[in-house]
Order: sequence, then structure tokens, then C-alpha cells
Amino acid sequence: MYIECSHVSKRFTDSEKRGWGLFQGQAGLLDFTATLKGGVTAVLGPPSSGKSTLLQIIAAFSVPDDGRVTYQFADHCSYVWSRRIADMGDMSTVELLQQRIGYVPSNKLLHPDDMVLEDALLNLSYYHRLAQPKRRVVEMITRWGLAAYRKGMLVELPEYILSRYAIAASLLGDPEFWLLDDPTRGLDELGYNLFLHELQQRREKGITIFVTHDLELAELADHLLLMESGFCRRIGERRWMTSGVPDGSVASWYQLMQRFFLSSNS
Ligand SMILES: Nc1ncnc2c1ncn2[C@@H]1O[C@H](COP(=O)(O)OP(=O)(O)OP(=O)(O)O)[C@@H](O)[C@H]1O
Repeated sequence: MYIECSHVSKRFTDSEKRGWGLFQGQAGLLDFTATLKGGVTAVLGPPSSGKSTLLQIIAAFSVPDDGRVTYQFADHCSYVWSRRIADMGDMSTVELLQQRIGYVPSNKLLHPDDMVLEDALLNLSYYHRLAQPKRRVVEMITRWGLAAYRKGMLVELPEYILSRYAIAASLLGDPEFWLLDDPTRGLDELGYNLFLHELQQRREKGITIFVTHDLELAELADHLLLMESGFCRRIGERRWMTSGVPDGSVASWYQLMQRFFLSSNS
């Protein structure tokens, strides 16, 4: 089981760049090559280093300009995602892939926000062709503490509920690959604790990749992936990578890496 990114690049067109302020004109990903293995990987890096772009591409919600992503699932089923596959227009294969991936985007919503929470989850469970869609929806609503909001419109939900909803929605199909972009942003204490519990459960199951700015949260990861200007600067086991700093913490290691890159770029 693995996800292999091979020479993946993504640039944004001039029209897409408009309105992105300070970071206009930068590529999202530049010749990104890395293999992600089973367990939990934390994706770290400074603002605009390409973390969200990477997750969008791996989730097959954005098309790479160049390179390819190869997915090998535990049942030996494999998929490839690339510009060529997208251009072939066979969306059924892409849908099959997307159905096997749980994804929490940074804006928390993959689907229209003018829906009632319970209906949105039901729609998703039909999309995932779940055997007992209603039962699964009730289970997720209960597990993620959403019962009081199940008849609420997504657009009107408080941020902490929307954040819990997004995580619950990503887990509906019990995905083998779970991708989360800054999942704890906006979560309340209950949501945060539920997320930590889920993360521990996932350690032995599939591939979990989460983007975070929270270096304490990254301590829970098995692997670290450090991004810099669209490149993969470091990837490896957390305990080995952080063993070189005196206190062995991700925060100290991250600071050291930033100093190292600043001095090598100056
Ligand atoms: N949809 C888009 N349109 C135009 N430019 C984009 C788009 N998405 C990303 N970019 C650009 O790609 C680069 C990488 O952005 P990305 O959001 O992937 O970085 P990030 O590491 O997730 O940043 P942050 O930590 O601030 O969320 C940035 O320069 C950004 O301006």
C-alpha cells in the first residue's frame, strides 16, 4: 500500500493567480517526488509552500500539469492520476479513485453548502454506494456529536460544527486513504479530542496524510513531510528525523530546518 508522487508539477494560470496577493505567480508544486507509506504522515512547511496543492492533487480534486500519482491499495488495486488520465475524460475511473479516498479540504466543503447536514451526508453515502446508507449516516452523526445540527443548513453552521461535519463526511466511506488539510482549524475541544481518537485508530490502518501548522499535533505522526517552495525537502520517519535535535521535538527540528534553508538560500 502506498501513494507515489512522481515529478508532479502544478502551475496556476494568470487568471487563477489573480487575487492571491503576496504569493501571486508562484507554482503550487515543482517536480514533487515522494512516496507516502502506511501510517500517519504530517505535511509541514511555510505558507504557500504547496501543502494544500499537494493534497488536492493526491485527492484527485486537482489535475497535475506534469508527473503522475500512483495509488496502490491493500487489495492490490492500483490507479494512476495524471494530466493524460484527466484529458482522456474517463471520469468513472477518477470517481472510483475518489470514492476510495477520504478528503477534508481546507475550506471544509467539497459539495454545495446550501444543503441540510443530514441530507448532505446521505447524498455522500449514496455516492459511496454504501450498503446501509441511512444507518451509516446516523452512526456518523452520533459519533461526531452532530445530532443537534442534523437539520441545519451547512452554510449556516458554526465553524466548529462544519469542521466536525467535514471530518465525519470524509470518513463515511471508511476510506483506506485519508487526507486532511488543516483539519483542526476551527475545531472545538470535543471535535479536537474526537479527531485525536480517530487519528490513533487510523495508525494501523491505511494511509493518513494531514497538513498542519500545529507542530505539537505533528508529534503524533509516524512520518514527516517537509515542503518548501513546491518541493519535497525532507520525508521520513518522525523519530529518526527529529533524533538529531537536542530535545527530539518536531518544533525544534522544524526551526532548525527553516534556519538551514534560510542560510542555504541567502
Ligand atoms: N487555486 C489557486 N489559484 C491560484 N494560485 C494558487 C491556487 N492554489 C494555490 N495557489 C498558489 O500556489 C502556491 C502554493 O499554495 P498552497 O495553498 O498549496 O500552499 P500552502 O503551503 O498550503 O499554504 P498555506 O500554509 O498558507 O495554506 C501559492 O503561491 C498559491 O498562491
